[in-house]
Amino acid sequence: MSDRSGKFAGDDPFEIARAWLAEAEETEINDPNAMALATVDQSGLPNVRMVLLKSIGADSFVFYTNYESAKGAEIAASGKAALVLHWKSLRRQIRVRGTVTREDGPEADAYFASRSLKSRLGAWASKQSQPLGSRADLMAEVARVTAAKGPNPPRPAYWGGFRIAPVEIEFWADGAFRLHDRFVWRRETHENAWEITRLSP
Ligand SMILES: Cc1cc2nc3c(=O)[nH]c(=O)nc-3n(C[C@H](O)[C@H](O)[C@H](O)COP(=O)(O)O)c2cc1C
Ligand code: PXP
Repeated sequence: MSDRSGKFAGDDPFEIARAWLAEAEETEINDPNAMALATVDQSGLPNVRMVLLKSIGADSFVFYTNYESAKGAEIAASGKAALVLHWKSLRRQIRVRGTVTREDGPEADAYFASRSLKSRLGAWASKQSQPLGSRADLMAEVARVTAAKGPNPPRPAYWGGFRIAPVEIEFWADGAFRLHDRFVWRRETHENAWEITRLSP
């Protein structure tokens, strides 16, 4: 018997995540879709940085980045990642762990095309995570690609989405005196049904 209700109601964790994000969009001062993305490098050393969650699909969480960045190399090597969304205004968090595939088809093209021209040119100009001599070098590269790419630059092959397909999703909501509510959805593989468990705070 589960005593889940209210903000935890429903059996589809992606629907709950979408509902919580929609609430956060009303209450956060900026970037309600900001999430910390964790990966591990080849030696097993964890790495973490913020990225923006751009969609919650039927079975996945999608963000966009440079495939040749540190995170891109770490995901390519491990095929795995974790993320956490935290909303101070709601006092809630969502944690996700899973396997990662590239989203580099029409959805990525459409997302890239939706970005401002300057952001698209920035993606062309920046060798993300590589050493950079100076800000002036970066701006010179922006000027070069602006002249070279014209008003409608295509999506670079090295820039696109990553789709995290969870095997674990935990919803956490603040409770009085640290007696928080936690529910985790777990499945051994993506083919298995979810098992839902309440966890101690
Ligand atoms: C709020 C916030 C959102 C960010 N969103 C993204 C993003 O969606 N994609 C991205 O590539 N970098 C994003 N960044 C920059 C990353 O945190 C990071 O500096 C960059 O991706 C390089 O990370 P890496 O060297 O680990 O690959 C964001 C930074 C902040 C603070
Ligand atoms: C380098 C970089 N790429 C991509 C993004 C994703 O956001 P957007 O597509 O909205 O620019 C960000 C957000 O800060 C970013 O810093």
